[in-house]
Amino acid sequence: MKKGVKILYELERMRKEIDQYDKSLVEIIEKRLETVLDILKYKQEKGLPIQHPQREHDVIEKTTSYLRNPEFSIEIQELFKEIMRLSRKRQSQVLFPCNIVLIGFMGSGKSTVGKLLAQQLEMEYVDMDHYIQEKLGLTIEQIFETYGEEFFRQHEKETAMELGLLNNTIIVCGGGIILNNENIVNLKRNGKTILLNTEAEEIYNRIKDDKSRPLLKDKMSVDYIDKLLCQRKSLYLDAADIIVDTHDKNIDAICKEIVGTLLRS
Ligand SMILES: Nc1ncnc2c1ncn2[C@@H]1O[C@H](COP(=O)(O)OP(=O)(O)OP(=O)(O)O)[C@@H](O)[C@H]1O
Ligand SMILES: O=C(O)C1=C[C@@H](O)[C@@H](O)[C@H](O)C1
Ligand SMILES: [Mg+2]
Repeated sequence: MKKGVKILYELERMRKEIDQYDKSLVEIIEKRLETVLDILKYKQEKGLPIQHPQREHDVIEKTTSYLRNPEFSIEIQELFKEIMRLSRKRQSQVLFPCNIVLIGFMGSGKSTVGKLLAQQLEMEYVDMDHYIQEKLGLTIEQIFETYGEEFFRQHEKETAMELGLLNNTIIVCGGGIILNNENIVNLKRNGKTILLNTEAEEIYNRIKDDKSRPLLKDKMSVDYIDKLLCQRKSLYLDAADIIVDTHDKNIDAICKEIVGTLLRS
């Protein structure tokens, strides 16, 4: 046999070997995903917590210890992190097929909570203010300054209509989303609204040094925040499917409360 033909033959043989391993991997991963969904169903029936960060840590340790050649530890760790990320994503698609819509006053923590929730649940994430900023190529401050509040509210309304059509997404709203009930109707079509409830003093302490909110520009004080909050309070409460009090709670505790309440609802 010529040398070139022999090399091709060897390569073909090794590729066939890889194809066999891939086939076995797919069979095993399919079984693993099916079992993940069985566990999810079981946990739901028994009311057990869905997330178990320690378990993920244990799986990485255990799977790495099965290696005969420790040289591949990094690859196994990364592979299992990805497998577990995809399992979490699949679980959240089953648990939260609709959207989780965060509402609340400026500084109530919608963006911060939304990002962590999206990461924990492996859900898509859209921040309405950022979406509008990107679409118009301007900051919220520039939009208010150049075109006025009405123009911003019109874009907010169109965005609520558009994002309301999504699935399995964390939607973080602007603080004024409740000013037009049509926005809430559109967002609730395929979503549960979660109100992050916060008092004026706490809001002030969180955002007093941030100059990016046009409605609070040159008016940053506990009294002014309280006044605006009182004007909007009933709109927030009416729009909320679930209310989470954020007082003295850290972001992780707020995320846990949201997930727990949604699962029981
Ligand atoms: N539960 C909390 N405890 C302590 N700090 C918090 C909490 N939630 C948010 N913060 C802090 O408050 C600030 C404002 O939070 P964030 O930007 O998430 O609010 P927001 O609701 O998205 O506001 P906006 O409507 O203006 O976009 C951030 O610095 C954030 O780290
Ligand atoms: O509460 C509001 O009316 C606003 C809140 C922000 O998220 C931005 O949407 C904008 O600054 C207006
Ligand atoms: Mg925000």
